[in-house]
Amino acid sequence: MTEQPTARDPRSPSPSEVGPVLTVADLHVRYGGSHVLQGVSFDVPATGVTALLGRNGVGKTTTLKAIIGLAPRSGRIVLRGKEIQDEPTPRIIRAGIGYVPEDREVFGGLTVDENLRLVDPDLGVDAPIVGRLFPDLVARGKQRAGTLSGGQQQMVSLARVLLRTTSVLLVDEPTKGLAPKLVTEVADVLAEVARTTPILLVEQNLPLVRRIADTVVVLDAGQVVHRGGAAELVADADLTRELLGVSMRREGVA
Ligand SMILES: Nc1ncnc2c1ncn2[C@@H]1O[C@H](COP(=O)(O)OP(=O)(O)OP(=O)(O)O)[C@@H](O)[C@H]1O
Repeated sequence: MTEQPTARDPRSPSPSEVGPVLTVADLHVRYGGSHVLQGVSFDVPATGVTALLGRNGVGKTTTLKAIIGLAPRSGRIVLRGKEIQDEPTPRIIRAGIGYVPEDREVFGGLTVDENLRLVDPDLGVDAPIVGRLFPDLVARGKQRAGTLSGGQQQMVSLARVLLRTTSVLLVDEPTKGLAPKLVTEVADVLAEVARTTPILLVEQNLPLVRRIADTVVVLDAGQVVHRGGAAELVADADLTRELLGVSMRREGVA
């Protein structure tokens, strides 16, 4: 007898009943005399995209770096119920946090395939997830990564992280400096990735946030000043101006 698709098993928890994949509690970062994060606390839900927003220089990148141990910090960081704040960065990454930094950090002298084989020596561009999400990279497997466009390098950086099994992805301004068409492509990939892996996304492009983010966390003056739904925030021009100093940007995603 073939199994019919059924409604959700009533014994299994709904997404809203599942705890957060990541909890940041009372996070402080000091650079010399500058107290950049002053007790930042928020949860990243186990599904979808959480956008981390705030004005320039408010500490968004620092928050991501602090989570993976690349900024000097105190506070509690809990990944799937396990405290990780005392672990060194390689262990935090092995524990399941993927990090895509703002500057992409591809190896320009290596081919696309070689960049991916640094993580998956057996498959590189032949890995199924690369074929599914990044068909253009498969076609460009032999091209040196340094000759790719910014958007294509972003794809290499994302693909490299996705070759590892991750519980949550931290992605820092993936569309910065990209042409609108490439912004749309990167947004499509992130939306697809978020179907299976929760993402904490630093992003300044509000149309993109509205399109792919479910929840938002807004930083100001070293603290979280707003948490809520992404659509609600972006729809509220007064609130976005008050919190971010801007309302909806012109350069958008289709
Ligand atoms: N390594 C460092 N040493 C000293 N100060 C730093 C260092 N890294 C960041 N800062 C400072 O910490 C503050 C927060 O920087 P951060 O890059 O986290 O902000 P951001 O919100 O990501 O900014 P943007 O939106 O402009 O990218 C800034 O004032 C920055 O100058």
